This record gives sequence, structure tokens and C-alpha cells, in this order.
Amino acid sequence: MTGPLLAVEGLCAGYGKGDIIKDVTFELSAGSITTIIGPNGAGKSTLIKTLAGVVRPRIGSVRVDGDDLTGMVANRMAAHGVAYVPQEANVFRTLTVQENLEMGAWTATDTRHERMEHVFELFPVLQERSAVRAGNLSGGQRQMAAFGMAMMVAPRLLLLDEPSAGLSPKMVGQMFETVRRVNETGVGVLMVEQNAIQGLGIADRGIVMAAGEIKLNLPASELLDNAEVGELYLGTRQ
Ligand SMILES: Nc1ncnc2c1ncn2[C@@H]1O[C@H](COP(=O)(O)OP(=O)(O)OP(=O)(O)O)[C@@H](O)[C@H]1O
Repeated sequence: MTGPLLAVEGLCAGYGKGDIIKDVTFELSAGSITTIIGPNGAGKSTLIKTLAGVVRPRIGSVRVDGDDLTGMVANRMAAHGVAYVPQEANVFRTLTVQENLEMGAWTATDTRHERMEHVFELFPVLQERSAVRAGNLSGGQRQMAAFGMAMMVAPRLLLLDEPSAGLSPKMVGQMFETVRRVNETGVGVLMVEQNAIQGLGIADRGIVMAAGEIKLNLPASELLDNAEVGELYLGTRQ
């Protein structure tokens, strides 16, 4: 396989009248991490939802490993190895952690046990709390459960919408470390992050979105060094 893991071309999508994301084109190489940053309302979540099959594209194409998945709905995307962790409402609150994880792999009855072992290795606290209802977890643990559910898909492409949102500084570090570990197993990661410095810090490439468009798409290290981006999105870096 020589082509990109994800190839997005001319993607336009929104929630009714008008497009929120406009003519979005980019590629994500196999085994790499791309972090998308940008101001509130830039369309970052809308882009990731469109790639996850939650929002239907109006025009454009989405290919994963060369397969045309344009317009495919979310549950079928999972069967193609695309897993999505939404920013909110990302667990079944009345189900236990274990039941949530089982829901993540409801089509893979034969490999479910193995996958759960892998998730417990990534997030030991989920094993400790496997019998607890997800609604009773702390915010950080709930975020891990949502991440764990996505890993139950055994994804080749992981779509993360602000995985560090609402976490304590210590948990933020752990979350990024886990993303890095997952990536090291060969999973491609596309991640939206407000926490731009840390999000770009583990990424290969960085994308800046504003007003529904990609404004910059550069090696993450170059974006971190870009003074204009620094001022706009990363805070003062002196
Ligand atoms: N479900 C929805 N229905 C209608 N409009 C929506 C919906 N979700 C988002 N929007 C609108 O789409 C635009 C882009 O929102 P989006 O959440 O994609 O931006 P974002 O870059 O992820 O911002 P944030 O960092 O604040 O999450 C906003 O103007 C928002 O009001």
C-alpha cells in the first residue's frame, strides 16, 4: 500500500442551508498523526463529523486506503476501520464501562475479548471500573471510556474531536501519550485540538482551519515555529 491512508478531496458539508466546510482537500499518510487547530466555529468538528459519516457531505470525496467511503454512514464506517470519538455524548451513560466497550465491537464477537484486553492495557483504570456505569465516571474516565470504545473497532484510522477537552493538566498529558502509543501500533490519527501546542507536539502534520477552509497544512514542527500561527492560536511563545 503506497497511497495515503486518508484522502479528502473538495469536501463541502453543512447542516442544511449553506456549507460550513468549504472545499476541504488534504491527505493523511499511513501511520501518521495530523492535528487540526483553529478558532471556535472554524468548522473543525464539522469536518471530523463529515469524515466520520455523521454529517453527509454535499460534494467532494473521502477515501480510506483507496476505498471510496464518501457519504457512508457512521456505523458502516466502523466496519471499514474508521473509529470516531465525538467531543460530547460519547458513551452510553446507563451502561457499565464493560458494556460500553462491548458496544464498540458489537460486530466482532470472536475478537472482542482480545480487543478489550488491549483497551485495558491502554487504560488500566477502565478495567478497575469495568462494572461502573459510565454516567458515574469522572469526566476524564468517561473520555477514556469513549476512546476505549473507539479502539474496540480495531481502527486503522482514528478520528478524535478534542480528546483533551475538560481534562486536568495531568490527564491531558496522559491522553496525548495514549494517542501517541496508539499511533505507534500503526493507527493513523486525525485529531481536532484546542490544546494546540501539545496537540501539534505529538503530530506529524498540522492543519489550521478558519471559516470552514484549510488555511495552512504544514509539518507540525513548522506550524509550531510559525510566528503568525503562534500569535493567533498558540498564545504568546516568548
Ligand atoms: N448541529 C448543528 N446544526 C447547525 N449548525 C451547526 C451545528 N453544529 C455546528 N454548527 C455550526 O457550524 C459552525 C462550525 O461549527 P464547528 O463545531 O464545526 O466548529 P469548530 O471549529 O469545531 O468550533 P469549536 O472549537 O467551537 O467546537 C458554527 O457556526 C456552528 O454554529
